[in-house]
Amino acid sequence: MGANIIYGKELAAELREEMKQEVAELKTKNIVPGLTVIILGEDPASLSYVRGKQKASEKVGMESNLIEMPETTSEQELLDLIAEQNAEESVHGILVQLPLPAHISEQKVIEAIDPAKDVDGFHPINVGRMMTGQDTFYPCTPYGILVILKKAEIDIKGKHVVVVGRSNLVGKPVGQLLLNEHATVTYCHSKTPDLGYHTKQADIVIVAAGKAGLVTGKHIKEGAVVIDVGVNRVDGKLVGDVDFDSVEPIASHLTPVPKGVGPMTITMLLHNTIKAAKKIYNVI
Ligand SMILES: Nc1nc2c(c(=O)[nH]1)N[C@@H](CN(C=O)c1ccc(C(=O)N[C@@H](CCC(=O)O)C(=O)O)cc1)CN2
Repeated sequence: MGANIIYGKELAAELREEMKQEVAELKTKNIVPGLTVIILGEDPASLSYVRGKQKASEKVGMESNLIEMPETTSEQELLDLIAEQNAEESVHGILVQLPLPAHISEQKVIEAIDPAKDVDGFHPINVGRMMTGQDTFYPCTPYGILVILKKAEIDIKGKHVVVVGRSNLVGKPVGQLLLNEHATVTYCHSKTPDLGYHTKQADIVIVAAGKAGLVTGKHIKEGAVVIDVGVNRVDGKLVGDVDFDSVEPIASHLTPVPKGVGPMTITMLLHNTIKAAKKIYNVI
């Protein structure tokens, strides 16, 4: 029969409509959620993501401030800019687009952001809160995956989730969020021998490895849910880490690339920014 294709893009549009209403209500209380996005350099994909973030935040009625800096910006200049934004009252969320140029320590930059404004959920305080099951800012892509699974009414509790990939941005936090939902979580990565041995046992497979077509039909159990987080350009075409054509007849649910998980990343950033503003004004 073939998999149910889950379009995160449609869910993202629905959620953004709801956020528009929420921002309008906050405005009646003189609260305007404000987001600062900082980017260094001119990588075309990163520029397109940050412009997408700015456009999406303005569309829901938030204040948005995009700061574009040269690739040669020093670490200290960036840390000073973050300190200014930490102190700026109208700014409730701060995000530094990753990856950063090699001469800058990403960890130092992440730790410079006020945890109360860390709408990416990357600060160790927020990561620690997530790990201990507390309410906090969750990283946007993993959070988007959790929302996709919940909206599609996919059971998580007691299910075996195999995460392929162990990045701080996606792999590690998505496993943690699903563990918090009582899943049994296995992590696989580039040094895992026999990837298929593990993925074949999974009820839910989340692939965030950055390798086009890594997971194929032969890696998947009949009826499994497959979430593709890959964003790879092959011959100018955007493709995921999952070989769609061979997985689609086997999986029960499958997210496509594009229009699957990707659009939820920016949507959850908007959610986190609204949450940050509400927390600062104590309206949560
Ligand atoms: N500070 C951060 N940096 C990065 C993050 C992040 O969450 N915070 N994530 C990624 C990139 N990213 C957002 O920044 C992102 C990636 C993909 C999409 C998306 O909507 N993808 C579309 C396709 C877009 C295209 O055509 O290229 C899709 O999958 O349909 C949004 C945001 C790294 N850096």
